[in-house]
Amino acid sequence: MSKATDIKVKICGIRTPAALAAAAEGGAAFVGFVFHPASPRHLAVEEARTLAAEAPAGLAKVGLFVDPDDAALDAVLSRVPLDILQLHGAESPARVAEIKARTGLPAIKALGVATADDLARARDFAGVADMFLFDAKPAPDAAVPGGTGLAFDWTLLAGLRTRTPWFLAGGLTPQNVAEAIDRTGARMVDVSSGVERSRGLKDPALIHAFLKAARGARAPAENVHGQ
Ligand SMILES: O=C(O)c1ccccc1N[C@@H]1O[C@H](COP(=O)(O)O)[C@@H](O)[C@H]1O
Repeated sequence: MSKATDIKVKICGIRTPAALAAAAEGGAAFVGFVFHPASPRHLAVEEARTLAAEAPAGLAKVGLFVDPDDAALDAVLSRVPLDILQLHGAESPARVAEIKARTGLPAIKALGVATADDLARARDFAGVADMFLFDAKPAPDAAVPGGTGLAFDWTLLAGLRTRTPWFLAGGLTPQNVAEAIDRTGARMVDVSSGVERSRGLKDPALIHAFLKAARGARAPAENVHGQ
C-alpha cells in the first residue's frame, strides 16, 4: 500500500482567491484554470493572471482548454504563467504533440470514458500525452464536455494498460473520493463540481474536506498494468 500522502489532488475550476487559498493550504498538487467560454468556471485572461500570481511555488497551475487553436493558446500563455495544459476536447495525438511543441508545456490529455473502447484510446496517445485524465464521457450534445459532476463505471479501469500517469475524474466528492481511490488504484484525482456549493462556485470548506478525504485514502502501491 502507498502512503496516504502519495495521492495527488487537482482542484479544477478555481475562480476566486479563497478557493485558491483553500487548495494551497489543504495540500493540493495542482489547480485548474478553465479557459472555455461555455463553462461556468471560465476565466478571462486577466482574472487568471491575477490568480496565478497568488499561487504559491510548488502548486502546479493547469490551464484547461477544449480544442484550442493557436491564437487561443497564445492569448492565454502570453499573460498567464501556466505549468501544464489540460486538453479536454477531441484533440488528436498529432494536435497534442503540436501544442506541446509550440508551447513547450507538458500536456494532460482528457479522455471521456463510457466503455472499454474509450479507455483503449489511451494507446493512441502513448508517448505524446504526459498524463491522462479519465472523466465521464459527455453526451454528444453536451453544452460543456466536462465538469458535469457525473461519474463513469470505475470497474472499466481494471482493463487499463498504460505506463502514463493518470488522474481519475468525474463526479468525485469528499464523500466518495476515498472509495474511488481504493477501488481504482488512482494515484491522482481531479474534482470540480464536488467541491462547489452551487454550479461554478467553489466552497473552501468542501475543498478542505475533499483534500483531507483523498489524502487519507489508501491506494494500491502500483496502478500501472502491462505496457
Ligand atoms: O470544469 C469545467 O467547467 C469543464 C469544462 C470543460 C471541460 C472540462 C471541465 N472540467 C473537467 O471535468 C472534470 C470533472 O468534473 P466534475 O468533478 O465531474 O465536475 C474536472 O475536474 C475538470 O478537469
